Amino acid sequence: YHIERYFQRLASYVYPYITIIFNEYQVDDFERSVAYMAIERYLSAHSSNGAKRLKANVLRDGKSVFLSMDDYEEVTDEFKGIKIWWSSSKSVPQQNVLIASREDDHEKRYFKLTCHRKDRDVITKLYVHHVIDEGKAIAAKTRQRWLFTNNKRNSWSGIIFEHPSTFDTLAMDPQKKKDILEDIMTFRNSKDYYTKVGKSWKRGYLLYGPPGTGKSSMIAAMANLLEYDIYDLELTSVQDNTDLRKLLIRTSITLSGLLNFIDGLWSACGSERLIVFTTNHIEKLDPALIRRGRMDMHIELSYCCFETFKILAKNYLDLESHELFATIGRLLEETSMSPADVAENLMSKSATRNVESRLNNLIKALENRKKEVRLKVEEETPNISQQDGESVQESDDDTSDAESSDAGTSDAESSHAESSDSDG
Ligand SMILES: Nc1ncnc2c1ncn2[C@@H]1O[C@H](COP(=O)(O)OP(=O)(O)OP(=O)(O)O)[C@@H](O)[C@H]1O
Repeated sequence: YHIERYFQRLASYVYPYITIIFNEYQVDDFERSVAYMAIERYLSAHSSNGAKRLKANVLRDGKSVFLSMDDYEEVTDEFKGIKIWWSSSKSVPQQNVLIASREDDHEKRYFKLTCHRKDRDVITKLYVHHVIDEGKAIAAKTRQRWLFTNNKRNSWSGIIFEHPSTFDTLAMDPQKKKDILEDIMTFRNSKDYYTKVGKSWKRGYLLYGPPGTGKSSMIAAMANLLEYDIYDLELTSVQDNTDLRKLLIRTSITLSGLLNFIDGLWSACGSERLIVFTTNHIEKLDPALIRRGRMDMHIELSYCCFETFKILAKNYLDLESHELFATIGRLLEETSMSPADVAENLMSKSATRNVESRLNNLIKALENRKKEVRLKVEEETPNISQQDGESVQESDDDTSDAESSDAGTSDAESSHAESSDSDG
């Protein structure tokens, strides 16, 4: 025993290093090891540039590539002042083995970490976790994301999700936006807290507001921020769900059927999920459906106000101020227009139109909208029309030089309303 200890001590004196092997495949596992893939990404981002021979890994979408070190390359890393050596190797199958086991019949790649024996604790307790967490985060950032929708056969079909909406491009009250962002970031960083209090790591938002106010854009912005996939479940098309089908045949979806369904949705989710419900008609929803616990935050997206307009002007015209802003601000207070329709009016239909003509386009659309609403009210209440005849005339004069440019807007609005005026 003493002699053995003596040789061990001598060996560690001569070679004071330890090595840790991370295999690409665990024994009996057909999936690549999560740790191996994370290390590959980590080294690719941090140290692989130092390698002489690199390997190109083309991602599933075929558009992006990341470089990792080739077999038998070696790179170094540093953590809290400690030096770490990484090498990539593979063990080649033995040709003379006649009956090979699964583990022996193909090349096995692995990463080898080498560090000084005295740093063992820091490396095993901190560094390895740091590498794997960071590698996973890098992979999540570059992975292709998906938008799934439920189809008639009650299964999911997916397309690649690429939506440009972000919280920067989202036009809404800045304070409200800040509150939502804070809530999402708190949720994102609260995994340990949710585990500690024994709650599942999920959060529910209810987005409500008229068509074209940015509900879908906000969901896309959330998914982009959190790097999530989206599962878009149209409740009106879940007839294939056995429970719901029964309810649907008898009546429309009953409240209790919907509640069961939503609760089922919550409990079916494993971890880290945001569930977002959208509706154009919050007033038609039963309070039980939207009580806290099912939906943690209620977010109203409303017609375009001046603050919202300023964000759209920045997005679409790259404009922070203009003398016509004051007129637009006043008109937005006097009439309602969705951000979708404001955006539509700001977008140039011909590339030659300058900023001023686009702003004027919007002003005319807003004036026409105001006039339409006024005429509608007057039609419904003839007395007001008689009393107010003079001022109506005035208003007509005001807009008499308006081009017919609002026609497109009205069409856009009515088609938008027709196509999307349904509860999500
Ligand atoms: N708040 C907003 N900020 C930025 N863009 C917006 C906003 N609202 C609408 N838009 C623009 O209008 C388009 C339509 O809006 P969006 O689909 O997000 O509205 P919605 O509220 O989901 O409508 P619906 O109730 O009809 O589903 C978006 O693609 C975007 O270009």
